Amino acid sequence: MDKIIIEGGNKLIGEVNISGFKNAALPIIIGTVLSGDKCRIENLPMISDVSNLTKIMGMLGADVKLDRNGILDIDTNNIEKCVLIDEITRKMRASYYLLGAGLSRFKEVEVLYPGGCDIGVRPIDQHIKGFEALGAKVEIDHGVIKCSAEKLVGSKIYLDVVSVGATINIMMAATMAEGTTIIENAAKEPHIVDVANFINTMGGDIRGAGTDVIKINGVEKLHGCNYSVIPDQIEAGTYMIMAAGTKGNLLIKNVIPVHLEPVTAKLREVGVEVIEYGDSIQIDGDFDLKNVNIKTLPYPGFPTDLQQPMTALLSTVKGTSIVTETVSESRFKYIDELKRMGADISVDGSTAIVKGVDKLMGAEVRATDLRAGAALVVAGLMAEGTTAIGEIQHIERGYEDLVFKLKKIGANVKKV
Ligand SMILES: CC(=O)N[C@H]1[C@@H](OP(=O)(O)OP(=O)(O)OC[C@H]2O[C@@H](n3ccc(=O)[nH]c3=O)[C@H](O)[C@@H]2O)O[C@H](CO)[C@@H](O)[C@@H]1O
Ligand SMILES: C=C(OP(=O)(O)O)C(=O)O
Repeated sequence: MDKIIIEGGNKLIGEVNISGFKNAALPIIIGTVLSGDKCRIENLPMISDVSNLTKIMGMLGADVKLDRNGILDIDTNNIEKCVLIDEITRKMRASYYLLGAGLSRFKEVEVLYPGGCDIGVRPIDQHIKGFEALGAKVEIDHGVIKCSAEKLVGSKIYLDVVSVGATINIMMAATMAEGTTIIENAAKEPHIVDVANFINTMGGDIRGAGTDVIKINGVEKLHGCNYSVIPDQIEAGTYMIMAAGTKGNLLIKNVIPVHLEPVTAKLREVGVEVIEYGDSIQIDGDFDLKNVNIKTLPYPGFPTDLQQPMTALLSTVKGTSIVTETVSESRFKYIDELKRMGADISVDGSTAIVKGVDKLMGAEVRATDLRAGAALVVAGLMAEGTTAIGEIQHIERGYEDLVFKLKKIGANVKKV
């Protein structure tokens, strides 16, 4: 089994380039189904979720060519139906977007219940509520989700919880429905806007993405397009935290600073210097850091996907920090791994009480999920001695060339 080995203690210094955003790239790749035409998608991250999804698109019948620079040429004209009962769809969460896209184009879709990070129950009741409101029939049978409709008709849908996945899936399903669909209490994450912009570039008519009310006017047909995915604010935030944790000085390039504001604000509160430029951010972490409290919230709140790396950083900050997780049901499993490295953290329900220790010590640990892996990398970079992180397939779902990028900025790290 592959491992990442880190000799801690080196400051991260230099420049790092941020890749395209996994959580925008995946629905956009699936969204090409809507066009039934040729699309070129650029700035895709070279991560296992993208390579697996390209395989899935090929299995459905699309012509796909993904080059090493993150450019995908895809023609979905040859897809005849959106039915795929194969374990490969369980390697990621985002395969559930086949439901919205398949329903919209073929009025019929069958896929397995999705996989993704083990961070709680992760229900899809809001996706189903949306599909049903548009006129679809939805059945779940032995882990297979089947949706079908005679026709889809626009409707008003109020989401009971703010859900990124349900917002995007309903947007996709409504794109070619008859009439207008309104999603209320929609998620506002930057990738919602990116997916809406992509669908509009294909001829869709979606308004209000980025606010909590999204209006989708159904169109008859979409066409192919060229589109470039936004940068990954979670990857960028992870490097910001790593630079802070190693007291480094890092220029993080190819980012949209406004997407990072919740992270920038929190790091400034911790005592890190953050300078925002047009499309890059400079981090100087060579200061005494202060304890802070964190509460995860839907965008523009502090992102749940950075709760784990941020908690790793706080584990060596003097004083007590309180971390409250309100988005994911169960996202503290990695804390037992941090404790193996000497962290003093106790968990009470959705709250972690982090008492800063003087230093972490390298240890043998395992990534329990994607961002748990990122948290352990942060911890390993800060720790004294050697950290060996196992189960790195989780990390490879979401971080392009992590070891290569880290080496270039001074980390003593290798994959074995
Ligand atoms: C591929 C992708 O984009 N993954 C992201 C997406 O996951 P995902 O789309 O699964 O997350 P959601 O935004 O849907 O989930 C937010 C909360 O709503 C709940 N919920 C969700 C749907 C539903 O039908 N019913 C329900 O109760 C979930 O259990 C969770 O507590 O957003 C999460 C929250 O920002 C991120 O952590 C993930 O990185
Ligand atoms: C939870 C995450 O991913 P996914 O939803 O793809 O499992 C994540 O990116 O942190």
